[in-house]
Order: sequence, then C-alpha cells, then structure tokens
Amino acid sequence: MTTDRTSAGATNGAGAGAGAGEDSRTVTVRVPAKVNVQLAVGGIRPDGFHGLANVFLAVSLYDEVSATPAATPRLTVSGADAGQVPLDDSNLAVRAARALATHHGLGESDPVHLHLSKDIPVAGGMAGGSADAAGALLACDALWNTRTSHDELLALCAELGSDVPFSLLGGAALGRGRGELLTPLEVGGTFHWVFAVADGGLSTPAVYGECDRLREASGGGATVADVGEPEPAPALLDALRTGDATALAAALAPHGGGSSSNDLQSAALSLRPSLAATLHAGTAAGALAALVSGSGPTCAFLTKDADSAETVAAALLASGTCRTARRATGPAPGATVVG
Ligand SMILES: C[C@](O)(CO)[C@H](O)COP(=O)(O)OP(=O)(O)OC[C@H]1O[C@@H](n2ccc(N)nc2=O)[C@H](O)[C@@H]1O
Ligand SMILES: Nc1ncnc2c1ncn2[C@@H]1O[C@H](COP(=O)(O)OP(=O)(O)OP(=O)(O)O)[C@@H](O)[C@H]1O
Repeated sequence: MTTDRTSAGATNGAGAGAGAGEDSRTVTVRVPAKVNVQLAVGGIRPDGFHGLANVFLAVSLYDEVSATPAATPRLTVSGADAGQVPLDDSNLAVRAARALATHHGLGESDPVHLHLSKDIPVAGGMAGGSADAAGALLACDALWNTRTSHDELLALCAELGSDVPFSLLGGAALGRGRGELLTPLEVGGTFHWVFAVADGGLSTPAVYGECDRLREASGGGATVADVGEPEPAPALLDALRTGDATALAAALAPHGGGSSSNDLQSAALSLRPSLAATLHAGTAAGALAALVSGSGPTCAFLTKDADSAETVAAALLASGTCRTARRATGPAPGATVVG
C-alpha cells in the first residue's frame, strides 16, 4: 500500500517567502541504498562513536527527493514505509535543507516543499534517511543555485550523519573514521543481491550498544584500547576489484559457519534472534553468502547471477521469514539529479 503523508512547517524555515508561491520548478534527485560488504567496528571513541573500516557498496534501490519552491515550508512522504518516516524537524532531509541554507546565509528566505518518494526500507540498515539527506542537499543546491562544491557538500553530509557522505558518492568506498572519511574503491563487475526486509526496524545506536555489551561480556572490552584498529580485509577488496562474486562470498563469511564480515551482525541477531532463520532460508535457497546489512534488520544475500537472485527472492518470500524480498545490483551511482 502506498501512503502519502504531509506536514506543514517541516522544511527550511517557518515563514512564507516574499510572495513565493508553489511553482513548477522542481528538482528531483535519485539516491541509492547501501549494503556494508564489510563493517569492521573498532572501540568506542571519546565522542561516543566507533572507529570503523566500513566497506560500502551502493545498490539499485532508490529514494527520490524532490524540492519545489513553496509559499510555506512543507514535507511530504510517499511509499510503502511512509508511515514510519518522521515529518517533523528531525527528518534528515529537512535538516539537510536547513544546513545548506545556513551554510550559504540564506536564512529562511527560500521555503521549499520537499517530497520524499521512499523505496529504501526505513530503519533497515540500508541508509534510507542518509539517502534522503544527501538527496535534499543536492536538490536544494540545484534549486537555489548555490553551486556548493563537492568537498563542501561532503562536509555538510558528514555533519548530518556518518553514512550521508557515502549516499552522495555512491559506487563503492572505504569509510574510515566514523565512516565519513571516504576513499572510492574500484569495482570490476556487477554483483547481484537479494534483500530480505523485516517487519519493524532496529535502532542503529541500540545495535552499536549491543555490540559493546557483547564484547564486554566476552571479556574483550569495548574501548579503543581494548579493541584495536579496524582494518579492511585485503581479500574482500580484491574480490570487489575483480568483480568475482564467489571470492566476495568467501570474504563475507571469512571463517565459514556463521562468521560475518559485519561486526554488528551478532549484535543484530542478539536483538532480533529471528534473523537467523532469514539468513538460513536464503543460503538454503542457493545464495552464495548471507549477512545482516549494516545495523540490520535487513538481511543481504549475494547471488551468482540475476536468475539465482530471482530464485532466492522467491524462496525467502515463501519461507515466511521476512516481510518482503527485493532484488538489486551493485555498484549503483550516487545521488544524481534526474529532473
Ligand atoms: C551502521 C552504519 O549504517 C554502517 O554504515 C553506520 O555506522 C550508521 O551510520 P548513521 O546511521 O549515519 O549513524 P549516525 O547518525 O552518524 O549515528 C547514529 C548513532 O550510531 C552510533 N554510531 C554511528 C556510527 C559510528 N561510527 N559509531 C557509532 O557508534 C552512535 O550511537 C550514533 O549516535
Ligand atoms: N528521511 C528519513 N527517512 C527515514 N527515516 C528517517 C528520515 N529522517 C529521519 N529518520 C529517522 O531515522 C531512523 C533511521 O532510519 P533509516 O531508514 O535512515 O535507518 P537505517 O537505514 O537503519 O540507517 P543506517 O543504515 O544509516 O544506520 C528512522 O527510524 C526515523 O525515525
């Protein structure tokens, strides 16, 4: 079911611009979801974030963000998960538009109607809110003709959230720091994925907190000193560079069994034990590898090709272990103006 929700006063500024009426000048930006093919989580830093070696891959599930001049600020959202998206000032797209306006000293003089057409699962570990933030930045920059440089846009993205710079960049990249310091990665082919979307989301801070709790309980500690510097796996980077799905699958489960290149996987499973059945259903149907996407609860399945992806998606749906199964390929381009 598609819902369309509206909020008045939810975008940049509170008042009407001088005579500005809603008009037909709309800029639309398409932004991809992500899967973390590796998420090596270090210790807690003094600022409360975790140091990461975060290998991002953008995949072909997209949100679209449209910005239109309006008499008063507005935010509307459509899509199957629209009911779960906040319409107030906490919405990341609203925060992004405000951040850009402030950066250019525009104040509240150019109210916009932001519309989010959501196809990325909400609170699913696929950076949906981050995609909307990156999309709103690019759309408002084009609408306001503020000509923000790529580096300035990346800096604004980093202020909005750790995943937001990658949503702007797309493709594949290694994220250091808290995930915001990006180095683009070469990818030698197209990878086919299936994403099993769960009922209900998981909170990202709660999953990081559970990761710390599990580490402390096993005697490993949770600070930088205890955990050490996270590093990307050379075999995983090689598999991306050569476009070799079988080699990438091996790197996603480096020690066989239930091991995962995603250090948050055991925390997501601890908070949502039913995900074990989802992971099992996909591998039993022939997926090359299965892992939790980022902080979850979406589960990601790497498949040999498009036909295998179709088989795995059908089996996941039939298993009753997920709400829906979506097919996608990666890498996908980053935030792009489409209209
Ligand atoms: C799990 C991932 O999606 C993997 O890409 C990201 O690390 C999360 O990125 P995000 O959703 O953009 O997260 P942010 O909005 O920056 O941070 C939300 C919360 O997640 C936790 N957080 C996030 C990133 C990070 N490197 N360490 C953390 O501990 C912190 O509790 C933080 O307050
Ligand atoms: N534009 C937005 N779209 C979706 N959620 C948003 C948005 N803005 C703010 N949020 C809030 O952010 C929370 C996380 O949503 P999001 O879809 O970004 O999760 P996620 O994909 O798990 O994030 P990540 O993978 O970056 O950790 C939601 O529960 C919602 O309250």
